Amino acid sequence: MIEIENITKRYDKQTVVNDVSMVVEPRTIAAIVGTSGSGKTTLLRMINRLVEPTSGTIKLDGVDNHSLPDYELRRSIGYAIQGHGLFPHRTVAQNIATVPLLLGWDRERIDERVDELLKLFQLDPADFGPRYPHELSGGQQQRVGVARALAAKPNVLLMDEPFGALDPIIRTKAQEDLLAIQKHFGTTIILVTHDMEEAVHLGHKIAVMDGGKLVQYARPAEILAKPASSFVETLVGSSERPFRLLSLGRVGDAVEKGSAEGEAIPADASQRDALAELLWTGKPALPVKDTDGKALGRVTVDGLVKLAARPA
Ligand SMILES: Nc1ncnc2c1ncn2[C@@H]1O[C@H](COP(=O)(O)OP(=O)(O)OP(=O)(O)O)[C@@H](O)[C@H]1O
Repeated sequence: MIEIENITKRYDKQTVVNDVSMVVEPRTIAAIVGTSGSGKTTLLRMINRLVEPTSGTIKLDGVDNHSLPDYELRRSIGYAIQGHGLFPHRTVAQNIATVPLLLGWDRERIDERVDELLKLFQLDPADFGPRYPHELSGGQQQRVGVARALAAKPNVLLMDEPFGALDPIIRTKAQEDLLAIQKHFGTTIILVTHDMEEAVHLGHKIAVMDGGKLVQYARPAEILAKPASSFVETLVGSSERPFRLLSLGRVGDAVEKGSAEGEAIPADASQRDALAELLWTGKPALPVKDTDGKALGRVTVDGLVKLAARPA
């Protein structure tokens, strides 16, 4: 759990983070969004003390982050940034092993961990472990950056625009990887992003920053349905709202009784994807199947349109 209490950062007369309080529950992802210069990175960096606050406290699992030396704190918190920051003269395996080595893990445990993480990120350890960062694609470097941040099994992972430089297809893949890994390890994650789509997709909660202030902190559905101010409404993008709402729901929750012709949609697909498929095929309904291929019923355009409307 991360508890941020009345945290403020001032540079001379400029207040860049202004009395922010928020709690990130264990094993959840909080996405921080906001305009450029709104204080997102500064807030994130006060958690691992790359930036010292002017006032306020931050507790990690109940412990004040000033109760131990900053280098020790940083070894216990994963940190992944845009551009991944890999050491160019160290191999992929050596990069991932950085923090476990500092923590004094034995060789065997480190090798096991490196292999485990590379496999988890779908990089063959024998092939990729000995390579240098410049021998990888941007997307692969990105995955190694996140693997390195996770190497010492941190309870907390801070991510600053980690997928910013990736093309849309690789970005989607990296997001799915992150969700899978977050479930697997139960890591608590704070993710800074410019991309509202990404925030809605990944965040259990979304924190909206404006001019150093936290203007709303709520679940994605609530941010979409009840933006706290016109600023949040603009950020959410009013023309995108119904589609973003649908992207939060699964087809399994929109199943209706009855049958339909055509290729079945999996129950775990998003409602947004189902609507896209319905519109594209020009059909009013399509069958829905579960992961075992069992027929569950159908999903209809009319049903989805109702779900995309502003919640009461
Ligand atoms: N070391 C510093 N000294 C003085 N001002 C700083 C310093 N670091 C950040 N700032 C200022 O603090 C404000 C917030 O910066 P920050 O990087 O936290 O914003 P951000 O929301 O992450 O922006 P972006 O989305 O553009 O990365 C900016 O106006 C920035 O110029």
